[in-house]
Amino acid sequence: MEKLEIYGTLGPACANKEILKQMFFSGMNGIRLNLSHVNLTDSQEWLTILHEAAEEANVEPKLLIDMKGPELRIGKLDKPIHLIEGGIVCLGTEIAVPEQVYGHVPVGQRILLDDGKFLLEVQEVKGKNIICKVLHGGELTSRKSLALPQQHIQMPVLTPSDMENLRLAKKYGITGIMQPFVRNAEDLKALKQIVRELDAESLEIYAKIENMDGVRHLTELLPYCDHIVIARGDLGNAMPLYELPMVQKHIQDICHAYHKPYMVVTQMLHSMMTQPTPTRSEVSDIFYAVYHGASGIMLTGETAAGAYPKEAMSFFAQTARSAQNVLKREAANQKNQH
Ligand SMILES: Nc1ncnc2c1ncn2[C@@H]1O[C@H](COP(=O)(O)OP(=O)(O)O)[C@@H](O)[C@H]1O
Ligand SMILES: C=C(OP(=O)(O)O)C(=O)O
Repeated sequence: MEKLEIYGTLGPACANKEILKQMFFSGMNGIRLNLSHVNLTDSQEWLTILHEAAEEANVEPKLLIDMKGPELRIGKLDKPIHLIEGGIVCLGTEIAVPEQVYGHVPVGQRILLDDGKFLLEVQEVKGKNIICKVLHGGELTSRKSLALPQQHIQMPVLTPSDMENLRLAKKYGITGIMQPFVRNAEDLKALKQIVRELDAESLEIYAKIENMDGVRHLTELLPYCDHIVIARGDLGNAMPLYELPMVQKHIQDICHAYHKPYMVVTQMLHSMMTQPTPTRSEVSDIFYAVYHGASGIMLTGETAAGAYPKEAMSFFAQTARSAQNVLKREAANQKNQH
């Protein structure tokens, strides 16, 4: 059995040597840094703590950088904005949005923020003002994802800051790249070309499947990456949510058929953002991801910004181990029968 990769996401909630050490002791053997929120140079202190914690826990972790890539996000907010259901919010002025959004926001267009947690509907566009009605509200914080269902926006594979981060990757001990919104083989060929030019070819490539283009072109893009990531946060925005498990299964089936390692990620212990114990359905999700053959699993907000990063990692790794034990038992039984 291949070694299971168990990742946490580095963020303010766990950027502490003792917490990270506990997470490594629990079974974490990889960490992801989301460069949509920081650059490598800003993260120097966190990475030093991370390397020290890993050494003290005697773990040699994989260290992945998640690029900005072609992902759309709102800008930095000075303070959280409370979006009131039925109220009006102006994108482009109150909340900064990427320039590419203009031209893709007809009246009636739905806009999903923060992996679909918030839902807006465009009422009118006046110059730079995209006036929206809030359908699902709540407390919105900086740099959350923005999705425009049914709209196709051409974006470059990497941003200038991604290139700068890639240039520094080796110096910071990075082992792999998570490339967001991979749409087809061309995206990965372009990424590989840039990686070659920046002398960063030793980095493993994790292709995040986050929209239906990526799902449709999966078999053709497999040869150009080392791992597939079923990035359910954004992927869930691309379909009615009840179809997400079916699409996850479809991706898994293709990865199994082509012997491509794949990771299952996002909201695996979402309730532990605020609670010290998970729900029954969350532990089942983790168990079956591992039992069905995932090569890796990853916590995102739970360790980056949640209230219980240590406890979340402990539940995560223990549940994964219980699935691995069943797999070992089944393999041993099968061997005995032959
Ligand atoms: N390096 C970081 N610095 C500050 N905040 C971070 C960092 N990484 C993650 N976060 C916070 O944790 C949240 C969840 O992390 P993640 O799942 O990686 O982000 P997102 O859902 O925005 O893609 C982020 O939205 C952000 O508020
Ligand atoms: C992990 C994911 O990516 P991000 O954190 O960039 O939304 C996801 O969409 O599932």
